[in-house]
Amino acid sequence: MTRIFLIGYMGSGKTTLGRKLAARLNYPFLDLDHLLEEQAGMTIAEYFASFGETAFRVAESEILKSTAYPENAVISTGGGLPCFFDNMEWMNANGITLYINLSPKALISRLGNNKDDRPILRDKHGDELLGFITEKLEERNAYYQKAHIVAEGLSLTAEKAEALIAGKTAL
Ligand SMILES: Nc1ncnc2c1ncn2[C@@H]1O[C@H](COP(=O)(O)OP(=O)(O)OP(=O)(O)O)[C@@H](O)[C@H]1O
Ligand SMILES: O=C(O)C1=C[C@@H](O)[C@@H](O)[C@H](O)C1
Ligand SMILES: [Mg+2]
Repeated sequence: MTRIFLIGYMGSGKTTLGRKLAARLNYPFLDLDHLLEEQAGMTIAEYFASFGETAFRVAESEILKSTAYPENAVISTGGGLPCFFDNMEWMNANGITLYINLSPKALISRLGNNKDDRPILRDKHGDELLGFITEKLEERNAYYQKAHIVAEGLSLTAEKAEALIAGKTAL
């Protein structure tokens, strides 16, 4: 049984890498943000607007722990999920965790003009955005760095991720 949890800040490429890695390993792909949207019947931005962040954190933790995962799976997680409750410990106990590590500037470049569906970043621009991500990343690194694998995000490919994971387990 191999369940691979991809973690990292918004824009680090969890969904993009997750799809490619799942295709490469021939494993099903799950994205916990998408599962939450399906179950709630609304987008994450709408969820934040209707119920607030505190309710969102409870809901995403419940989805993490109650999903019936296939035996083998690649699972992309919400950017903040590892940093609330015991979610990081739960993922480490129930699978292999891989942190996609990128600098704030690289994250901003990847987010580009697509940050409108990320409610936490939506209203921030320029230096304010850079300062916010830098500060949050410092806080969140305390959790992200608990991952089984910390991967350098800029050069990370599905092939490299597969090799890193194979080094930790017999796939
Ligand atoms: N290896 C890469 N090289 C360059 N751009 C990338 C790479 N991986 C992802 N991107 C781009 O970065 C952006 C963010 O990627 P993605 O949506 O996969 O991130 P995410 O970690 O799932 O974000 P979120 O936490 O908000 O769901 C997308 O525009 C994607 O096309
Ligand atoms: O980093 C975060 O706090 C978030 C990341 C996204 O994946 C979503 O889970 C949501 O927009 C919150
Ligand atoms: Mg994503």
